[in-house]
Amino acid sequence: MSTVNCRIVLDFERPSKELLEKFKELPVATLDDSMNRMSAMDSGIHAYSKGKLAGPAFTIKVPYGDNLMLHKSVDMIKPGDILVIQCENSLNRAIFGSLLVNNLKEKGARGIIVDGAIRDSEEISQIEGIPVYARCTSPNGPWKNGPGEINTTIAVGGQIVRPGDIVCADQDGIVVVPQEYAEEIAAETKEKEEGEKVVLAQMLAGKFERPWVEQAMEKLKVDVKPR
Ligand SMILES: O=C([O-])CC(=O)C(=O)O
Ligand SMILES: [Mg+2]
Repeated sequence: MSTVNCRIVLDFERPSKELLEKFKELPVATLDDSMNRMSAMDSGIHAYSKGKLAGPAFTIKVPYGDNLMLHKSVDMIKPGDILVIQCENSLNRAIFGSLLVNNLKEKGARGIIVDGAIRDSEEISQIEGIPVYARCTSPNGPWKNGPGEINTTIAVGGQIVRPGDIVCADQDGIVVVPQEYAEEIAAETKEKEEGEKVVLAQMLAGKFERPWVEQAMEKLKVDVKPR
């Protein structure tokens, strides 16, 4: 049998602290603008606890309702990592609960994103400093049989995630920033944010204009009637 879906990569290159720092305050919506508005994970994956996320992806792939590889990851992660888990959209069996969240927090994990269910959600929502994003809850607990993968390329919520890609999440949702474009995307997003501040100031001063709207009307040949 091949080792496909049954393999572990022990370590990977993480973005520098300086680079990660640039993402801490950037809104996820503007980051997505800098990636041509196509890098958001499926909106069905939503926050179960408060807090913004920006950190390197530690990737895990598990079968439906199984968390053996997640347990294996506990002693492999580095402080600041965000665990991103592909689990075959396990909606009727939780992949983890509050015990694992506490354990991962103690090891330095900065957040967890899973394409399926969690349990102990009320407790999880009270654990500070480790935001959890999931699709839903289920009281059914996970099996621990494997197989799975650690630190390989995965697909979560319609996005490709590779170990070390920068995952950013806030109240709007989650985006994945490919590590090799991260500097460029952070700079572009900061510039867009400055631009939005100028637009807002113009709006509040009643000086904002939208010439492009009339241009679009003309192009569409919109039938405009006086009454
Ligand atoms: O018991 C389990 O396997 C999962 C769970 O609820 C926890 O991590 O708290
Ligand atoms: Mg539990």
